[in-house]
Amino acid sequence: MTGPVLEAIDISQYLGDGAARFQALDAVNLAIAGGELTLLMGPSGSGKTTLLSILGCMLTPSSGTVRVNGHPTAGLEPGDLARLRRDNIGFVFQSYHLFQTLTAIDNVRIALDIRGESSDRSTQKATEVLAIVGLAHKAGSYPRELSGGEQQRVAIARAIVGDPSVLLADEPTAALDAENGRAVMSVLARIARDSARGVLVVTHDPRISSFADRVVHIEDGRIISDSRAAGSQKVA
Ligand SMILES: Nc1ncnc2c1ncn2[C@@H]1O[C@H](COP(=O)(O)OP(=O)(O)OP(=O)(O)O)[C@@H](O)[C@H]1O
Repeated sequence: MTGPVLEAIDISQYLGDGAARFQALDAVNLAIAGGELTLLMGPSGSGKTTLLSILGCMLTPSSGTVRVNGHPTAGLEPGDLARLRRDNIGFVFQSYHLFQTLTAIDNVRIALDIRGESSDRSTQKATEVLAIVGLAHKAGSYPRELSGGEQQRVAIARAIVGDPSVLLADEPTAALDAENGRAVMSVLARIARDSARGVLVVTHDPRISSFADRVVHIEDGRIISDSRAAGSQKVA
């Protein structure tokens, strides 16, 4: 059995200075396994985004260790940290951050073009991941021609086209209606199960907990529960 794809070990985080100094995370331990969709839930201000930023190597913790595919991040030069992040971690945000002037396939391809992949290879891989998110037939559509849920699925395709071992999603369904939210969660759950990737989704949305293999609750910067979903929803 392989180890976790992403680990937070004894992470504490202080934000702000002086009288505004605030402990956002308090000795948090979380290991994300490949092949699973984990939900991170908790009230506003509980530390979810702070933890996601630390796991995504975008924020350096005040103390503790992050391991990406077993590699500790502490002490890495910025360039090495950026490479580790780029090669291992995909990001999905609440707003899709698509280029409005590019088609769906070009929005996906761009993630490979900037890594220097050949044009043919980029097109082939982008076509494959658009099929995974169920949008092969929309490859030539511009974002304005797509629903919010379809745009989010293009953003997911872009996040996985570089074949990361873990996908981090911050409130990916917050801007979507129930049906589109379910379609996005179904795609994320399938990506976790079919590809042995770890998927971590930060959400407020209790409607989507049925898609999870595991639900972690955080409050006041501490993990207060961590449970396996008994009957997580089957994905198409
Ligand atoms: N720069 C900062 N200085 C001081 N406190 C901060 C700073 N940034 C965030 N915080 C505080 O840290 C806490 C955790 O914030 P975080 O954004 O991680 O919470 P969250 O659970 O993601 O909230 P939400 O669900 O509202 O997005 C909050 O109480 C927030 O006010």
